[in-house]
Amino acid sequence: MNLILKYFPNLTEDQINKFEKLESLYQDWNLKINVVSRKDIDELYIRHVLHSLGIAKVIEFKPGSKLLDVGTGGGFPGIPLAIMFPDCSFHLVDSIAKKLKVVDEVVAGLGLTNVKTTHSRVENIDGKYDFIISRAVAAMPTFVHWVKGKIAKDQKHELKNGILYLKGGDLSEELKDYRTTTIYNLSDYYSEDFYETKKVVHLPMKYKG
Ligand SMILES: C[S@@+](CC[C@H](N)C(=O)[O-])C[C@H]1O[C@@H](n2cnc3c(N)ncnc32)[C@H](O)[C@@H]1O
Repeated sequence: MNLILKYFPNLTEDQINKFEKLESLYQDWNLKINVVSRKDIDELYIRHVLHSLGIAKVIEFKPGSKLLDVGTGGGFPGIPLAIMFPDCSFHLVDSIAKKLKVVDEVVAGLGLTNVKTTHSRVENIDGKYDFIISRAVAAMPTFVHWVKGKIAKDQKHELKNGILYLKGGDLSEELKDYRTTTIYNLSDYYSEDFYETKKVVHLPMKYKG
């Protein structure tokens, strides 16, 4: 928890309580339904919570923003970001039902009222969102194809609406067709070795009515 406060020192008491409670909720649920590997559960804050919050380092979502977390798995990056931005609404989607069972239990355990979950492939989700957030789900061309019709008209973020994707490694080949992309190195924000190669890819996308 100190790790979260090191990088986000202005959390409210409610946010601190929720981030603290996360660990025991995941530890308990992970014994019943394995959604996070053993090593990762021991390093939950570094590998999952802080990583998810990397998106909060590069953009501040305005109150009222709608976000879609595609392939949320055990709830990343959606749950940490829902704690960080309590005035935004988060829709967490995954094609595997048992993972969402854990997400639902964690959401209930934390009393998060700004999160809903849907068991579905994202291709079958309707609706418009200010941002699509995601980590480790598909190669960028496939991902863009899935979500390009789901971006809302930008009224709050000065044309930044679009995709925020957490990825590692060399992305030059995969992103060569997306000229408007900005890549943020998380090593510029976090000093832990884990973040040496980790990045946030921001791909603004135009609203399609
Ligand atoms: C490697 S896991 C990543 C989970 C989580 N985002 C994380 O970083 O911990 C990929 C997840 O994407 C989900 N997924 C893959 N394709 C999907 C699709 N078309 N629609 C919804 N979920 C999908 C899988 O079920 C899986 O839970």
